[in-house]
Formats: sequence, structure tokens, C-alpha cells
Amino acid sequence: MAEVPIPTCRWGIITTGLISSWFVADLVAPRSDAKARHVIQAIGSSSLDKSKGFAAKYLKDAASAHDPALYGSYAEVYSDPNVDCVYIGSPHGFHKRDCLAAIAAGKNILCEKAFTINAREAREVFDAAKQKGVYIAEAMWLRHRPMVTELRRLLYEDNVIGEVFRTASDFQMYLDMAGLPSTSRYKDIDLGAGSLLDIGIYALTWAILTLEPKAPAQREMPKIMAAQSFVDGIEVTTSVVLHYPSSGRQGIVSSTTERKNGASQIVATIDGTNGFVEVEGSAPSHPRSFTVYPKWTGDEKPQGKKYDFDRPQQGFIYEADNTALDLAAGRKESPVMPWSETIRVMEIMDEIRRQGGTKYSVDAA
Ligand SMILES: NC(=O)C1=CN([C@@H]2O[C@H](COP(=O)(O)OP(=O)(O)OC[C@H]3O[C@@H](n4cnc5c(N)ncnc54)[C@H](OP(=O)(O)O)[C@@H]3O)[C@@H](O)[C@H]2O)C=CC1
Ligand SMILES: O=C1OC[C@@H](O)[C@H](O)[C@H]1O
Repeated sequence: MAEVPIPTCRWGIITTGLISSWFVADLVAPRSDAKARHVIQAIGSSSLDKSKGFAAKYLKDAASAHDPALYGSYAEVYSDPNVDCVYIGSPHGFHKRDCLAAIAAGKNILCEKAFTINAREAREVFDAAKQKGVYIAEAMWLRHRPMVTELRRLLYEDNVIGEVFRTASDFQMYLDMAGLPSTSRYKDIDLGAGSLLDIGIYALTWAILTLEPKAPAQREMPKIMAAQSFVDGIEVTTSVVLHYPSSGRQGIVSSTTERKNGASQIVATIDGTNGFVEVEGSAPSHPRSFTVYPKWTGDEKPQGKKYDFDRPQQGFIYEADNTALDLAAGRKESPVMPWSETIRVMEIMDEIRRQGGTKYSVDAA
């Protein structure tokens, strides 16, 4: 039988920081059941030396050996005709700037979360993408995991825990704020510092994914009650209650950079009238498996059924494959994370910040 060709995506990577290293490492790792082929076509950084160092470190053993073009600027990546899609891994405070520059050059884009600082910036970027006719999507990689699709099927088609009434998710990541330089993206307010946009967004995503069965195609704006705490002007803890008027479902969503997730490996809990689900992993961004339990009525925790999933590297390959498939199909939006859903998430976070008190300078614009 003739082999069905898989699409190839030639990526231009913007920045050489942590997330770019994770993304690239996953893309070049060998695998057998590839839905798409990924080529690291170009790397753009604030300095050529950093691009060279990044390529030497993360691409030297790559099975898909391909020498990327190495640039000492982002603009050279945007104007490289061999780049199909730009991956933006700059701090969130620069996402609008970097997206608009790539769009102006006619490039397709996968941009890290949080997509922008606020919903207004996100709308501006999507308007520009629409006018230019390019693809753009927020890299909310959690939504692309096969585990999430299976969990939602079990919750809302098989109704394995009865009526879902509540989800709780907490993202804890200890940061030694005093020890960080003032230029760190975790500390510089103009880069988008604060736990909500950085890690709370994952806890929020777990609530949306498990409380709204048909999102993003059909969704409901929850009522929001939120509080935030600050150290030296930077938000370090956010707690939110979401309440969905039509179903009564509640989300309890929180994030903190003041405390490390200790022994707990539970990153989200979903409660239903006949049972509950615990999602296991090292953080809400890194789920590993989930276990479906019957209703807990006695003293002992009941026996659950565990659903384990393949863990190809960190799991960035799912969003990368879907981006390549979107581009090959000529789509301008990701069906997994469409523009309207990114805007909705930003609007929820805007409201949390309005109640909690986090203000970024661009909010005033
Ligand atoms: N999906 C996920 O799991 C993760 C997503 N992220 C997201 O990725 C983005 C970047 O995070 P992360 O990689 O951890 O950040 P890093 O600080 O590790 O890297 C950011 C990179 O952006 C570039 N940059 C440009 N200007 C600045 C500046 N003024 N200060 C700092 N960096 C600058 C630098 O690259 P250069 O010098 O090469 O231009 C730098 O290496 C954030 O939006 C974050 O939310 C982060 C971690 C995980
Ligand atoms: O997205 C993220 O997940 C993992 C964290 O290390 C990081 O700060 C955050 O941006």
C-alpha cells in the first residue's frame, strides 16, 4: 500500500530560553508514529552567539540532522523564506510585539502562553493576523494532549463519575524572588511577571476543560471571584472560584510561586455525583495519568481505575503536530485553541486581575 505522505513544518524558533529548549528537544526526538515531520529551520536570538550555543546544545544529537540558519536577531527569522512557522518563546510582555512583527512579514505563528498580557492585546494580534491571512495559535500545549480528549470523553460521554460538579487545580512553583535578578521575567512587571499568567493559566485550563464539555466550540463565561497577593509589587498567589450559572459547576483554581508542590502528585481533581477523578503529574502543565474512582463513602479510599498515557518526551509534540496539520490543511486557526478561546481565557484572567489588583502598564493603553 502506498504510504500517505505526512506534512513537513519548517520552524523558525524565536529566543533561546527555557521553553524554546524544551520545544526544540521534543521536536527533534526520534519517534515511530509521526503525524508530521518537524525541521528546525532557523533560530533567532538577541545574539548570534546564543543562537549558536543553543543549536550546539539542543540540536547536535538530533536524529533529524538539519543545520538551521542561525541569526542574531528575530527579524532575520521573520524574513527567512524557508521558515513555514515561527515559534515565539519570548516572555509574555513581548508576545504582542513579536507576533505583530512576524505577522507583518507574513509568517505563520505558534506563540507561547500567556498569549499576551490582556485580552485587548490578543484581539489586536488576531486582527493583524486576519488582515494578513496568516495562521496563529496560542501554544497551550495541555489542550493538545490525547489524555485530555480521553478524560473529557469519559466524563461527558461515559459519565463515569455521574454529574460533574466541581474541579480543583492548584499550580505551585517555588521561586526565590529575592534571589532572582530584577531583569528576570518572573520579577519584571513589564515582562508579565505574576503567577496567574505564568502558571495559574494551567489550573484555569483544567477547570475549563473539565467543567465545559463542549468548549471551545460551545462555552459559557463563568462568574468569577478572585483574590491575589503580592510581594514587592509582584503577584505571587492567586485564588479563584469560577461558577457556571447554567450547570452550577464550580472551579477552584489557584497558583502560587511562594510554595513548592511537595509530596502531592495530584494536579487536578474532578468531582462528580458518583465518583471523582484525580489527575496525576508533576505539575498541572505536566499531567501523566489519571485515575477514576467510585464515590468515596467509607473510611478507605476506594479502588480506582488508572488511565496511563504515552509520554513522548515532555509532550510538546502534540501541539507541534497539530500546528503542522493545521498549516497543511490551510487553516488559519487551531480548532483546539481557536482565537476566540484565547481571547476568552485572557478575558477571564483580566477579570481575575481586576478583582485581585494586578496591573500591567499596557492595561492602561
Ligand atoms: N509551555 C510551557 O510549558 C512553558 C511556557 N513558557 C512560556 O514561554 C515564555 C518564555 O518563558 P521561558 O522560556 O521560561 O523564559 P526564559 O527567561 O528562559 O527565556 C526567555 C527568552 O526570551 C528572550 N528575551 C528577550 N528579551 C528578554 C528580556 N528582556 N528578558 C528576558 N528574556 C528576554 C531571551 O532569548 P534570546 O536572548 O535568545 O532572544 C530569553 O532567553 C513565557 O511566555 C512563558 O510563559 C515557559 C516555560 C514553560
Ligand atoms: O509554562 C510554564 O510551566 C512550567 C514553569 O516552569 C514555567 O514557569 C511556566 O512558564
